[in-house]
Amino acid sequence: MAVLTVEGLKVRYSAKGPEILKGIDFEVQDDDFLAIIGPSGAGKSTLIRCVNRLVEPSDGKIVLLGEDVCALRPRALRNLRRNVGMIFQEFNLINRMSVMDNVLSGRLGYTGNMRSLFRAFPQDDIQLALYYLDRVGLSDHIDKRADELSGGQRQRVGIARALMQRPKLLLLDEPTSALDPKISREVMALIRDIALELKVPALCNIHDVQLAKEFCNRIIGLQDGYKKFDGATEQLRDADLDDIYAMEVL
Ligand SMILES: Nc1ncnc2c1ncn2[C@@H]1O[C@H](COP(=O)(O)OP(=O)(O)OP(=O)(O)O)[C@@H](O)[C@H]1O
Repeated sequence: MAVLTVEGLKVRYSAKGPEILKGIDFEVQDDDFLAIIGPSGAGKSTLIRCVNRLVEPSDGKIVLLGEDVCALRPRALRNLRRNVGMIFQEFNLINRMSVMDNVLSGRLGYTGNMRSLFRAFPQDDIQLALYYLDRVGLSDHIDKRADELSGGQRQRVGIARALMQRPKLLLLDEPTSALDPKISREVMALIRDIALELKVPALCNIHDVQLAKEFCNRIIGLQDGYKKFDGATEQLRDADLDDIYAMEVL
């Protein structure tokens, strides 16, 4: 079943600026771990950010969990965003706060005065945070400040925080590009395994083709705002990659 359907998606960041996405169609099924690959500037991050309207589309239709995303009014959009867990390249943690508090902040969605609320989390949320901290391998670090952790550990906090939303879709925006190759692999394996356990589909912007092929079941290739490939990972041939990356200037 499709969790997300995107049709004819176009984006311009300003009225007179260039068209960044030029009519993209695709679906995310409920068991997909779908990679978006393509050269720098192809529009991968823009595409991910349109799904929950962090970037406003200029044309096209996005249906997420049965809702027409572009038609939603602010309150309904906030509610929908709570169903979408995001994991970012730079982790987006609050450095001065503890690991536990960073994870609990996942319950707050996108608004709210975190400091004043920290002591008011229901016991269920605290139990859930402890569970996910254990699941991502950080049980021994819950009281540390976020900035005392390594990059890989920080991304594990980011994963646990996203899971606290009990998401129905995960959006991953270059989740490993700040990490070394070995840790990148561990983090991708962790995200894939948890997504499978929780039966949450994921849409992942990733420039490392090798990682995409290793961990994702489907791949979309973008080039200069156009979709060049959309298929099962095992269907991706070297010729497709040559096509997707044909315009990359090294
Ligand atoms: N906020 C913005 N305002 C104006 N232009 C933007 C903005 N964000 C991105 N762009 C432009 O949109 C194009 C696509 O950027 P985007 O970050 O989506 O590509 P990408 O494929 O994710 O690239 P990379 O792999 O380098 O992160 C680029 O030309 C970029 O300069």
